[in-house]
Amino acid sequence: MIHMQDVYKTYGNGVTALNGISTAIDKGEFIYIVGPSGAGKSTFIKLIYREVKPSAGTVVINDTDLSTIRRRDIPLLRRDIGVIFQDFKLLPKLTVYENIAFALEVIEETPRQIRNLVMEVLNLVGLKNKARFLPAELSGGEQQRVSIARAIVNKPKIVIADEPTGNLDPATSRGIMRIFEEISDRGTTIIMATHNKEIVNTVRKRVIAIDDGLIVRDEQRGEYGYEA
Ligand SMILES: Nc1ncnc2c1ncn2[C@@H]1O[C@H](COP(=O)(O)OP(=O)(O)OP(=O)(O)O)[C@@H](O)[C@H]1O
Repeated sequence: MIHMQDVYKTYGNGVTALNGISTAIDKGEFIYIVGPSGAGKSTFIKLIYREVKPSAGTVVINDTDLSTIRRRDIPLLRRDIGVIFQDFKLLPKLTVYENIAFALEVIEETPRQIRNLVMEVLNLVGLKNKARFLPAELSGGEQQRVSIARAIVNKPKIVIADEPTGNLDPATSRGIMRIFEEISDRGTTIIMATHNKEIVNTVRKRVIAIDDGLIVRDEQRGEYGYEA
């Protein structure tokens, strides 16, 4: 479902973030991307939803070649990809419900479908009773659960998370991981960049380690392998 072949990324300032990466990720896999700060993890993640364009090489997502994708086709690609960030990126003036519904309204669902889908994901992340709250009225863990709900409400085939537990304490992080596991159990492909050694070493999954722009390790049920 995701293929990268000899992918390089050099940013405008001359920094080379990825130095020839090849990998394949199948439908339904759950993958951690680990590595030191500045190794290229976020760049790897951003290639998948075409936030950055490769300087060379090919990135193919669900049979779409991102090197040649037309600009107007990028929104279509992104409908199949839910993205979750460390800092949640919720809209502060919208309620929990509205933050999630907003993601659906752009694809023109009916009001009844919107209500059903939003309540379904709020139920999954355990926040049905906070639908009318504003983001600022929630804890960090709750805000992250809203951002997960928003990312999955369109039932994307791929969920990408860049350091989703980076701002959360260990107990809250474990709760967030249980939600990711539920999403994974439904067959969704999950790719998560993380510095969370405890989680990688306890909730065992495939680990792709990136160092200095290269894949230096790729193991099923792998370990974190760095000092956190
Ligand atoms: N937009 C950008 N413009 C220029 N250089 C960038 C840009 N984004 C990242 N870089 C550089 O590319 C390299 C890889 O960055 P990247 O964010 O992919 O690393 P990372 O592994 O995600 O790091 P961290 O764990 O600290 O988030 C770094 O040297 C960084 O400074």
